Amino acid sequence: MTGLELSHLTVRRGACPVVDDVTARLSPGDCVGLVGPNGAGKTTLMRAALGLLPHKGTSSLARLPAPERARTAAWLPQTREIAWPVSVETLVALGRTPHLGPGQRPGPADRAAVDAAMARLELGGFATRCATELSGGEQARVLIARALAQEAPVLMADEPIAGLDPAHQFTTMALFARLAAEGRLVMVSLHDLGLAVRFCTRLLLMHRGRLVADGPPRAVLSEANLAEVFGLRAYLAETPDGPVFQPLEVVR
Ligand SMILES: Nc1ncnc2c1ncn2[C@@H]1O[C@H](COP(=O)(O)OP(=O)(O)OP(=O)(O)O)[C@@H](O)[C@H]1O
Repeated sequence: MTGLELSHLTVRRGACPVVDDVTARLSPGDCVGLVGPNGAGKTTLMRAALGLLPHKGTSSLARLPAPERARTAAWLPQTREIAWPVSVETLVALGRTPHLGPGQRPGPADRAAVDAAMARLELGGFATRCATELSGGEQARVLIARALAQEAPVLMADEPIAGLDPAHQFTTMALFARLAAEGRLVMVSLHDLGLAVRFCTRLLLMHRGRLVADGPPRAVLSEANLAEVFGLRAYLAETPDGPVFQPLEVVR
């Protein structure tokens, strides 16, 4: 089973470390929420972990040869750019590229993976629509489907629910939690701490490039961490409907 091991991962921009000596071992089955204020280093950490940025220290993913890495990790970047006016189905099928040899055409297994990914994102009715003509939130769901079609054991997503309507934010996080429960490692950065505490099995809290807390969501979102890192006082309680989180005031 594939996890992710980061050891003393450090990324410098000029003299300044924007990811500073991060060590963590993430396992299959974990739905890891990467949280922290704007500029904390979340995107930089994920890109370095994927081997997309020069770094010091090590990442087990970054060390893989590129073709193997593409079959191991699916990456949903924050910028959702769809470059060509292709159909939704065609775009989602691009997720199968790492599984195809040179010149090889997609087969029944590829077709099944594409159909399953589209069904999971409720995109059945969009198959023949032009991807560039969809709304921003619809495009986000198409790109998530492309990542799922890749059927990689590791899924890393940078703010995948930003810009989605509340119901789709909820269903997308529920889907990520299910994918993790099925045995994948899911790592997702997000600013919605309510959805993070509800759906993530573990939170990594970043502040000024450093990993300042790592553990169960309720423990990481302690009163002290919320005040120190986010400058917030918040209501966080277990209810019969699950955990509920609501910021109450800014305390800095
Ligand atoms: N190409 C770059 N050159 C210089 N500094 C950069 C570059 N990219 C990011 N940074 C800086 O690195 C720091 C971390 O940025 P990063 O995008 O990783 O933060 P983040 O936690 O993902 O933030 P957000 O929640 O706003 O997306 C920020 O201070 C940012 O300004």
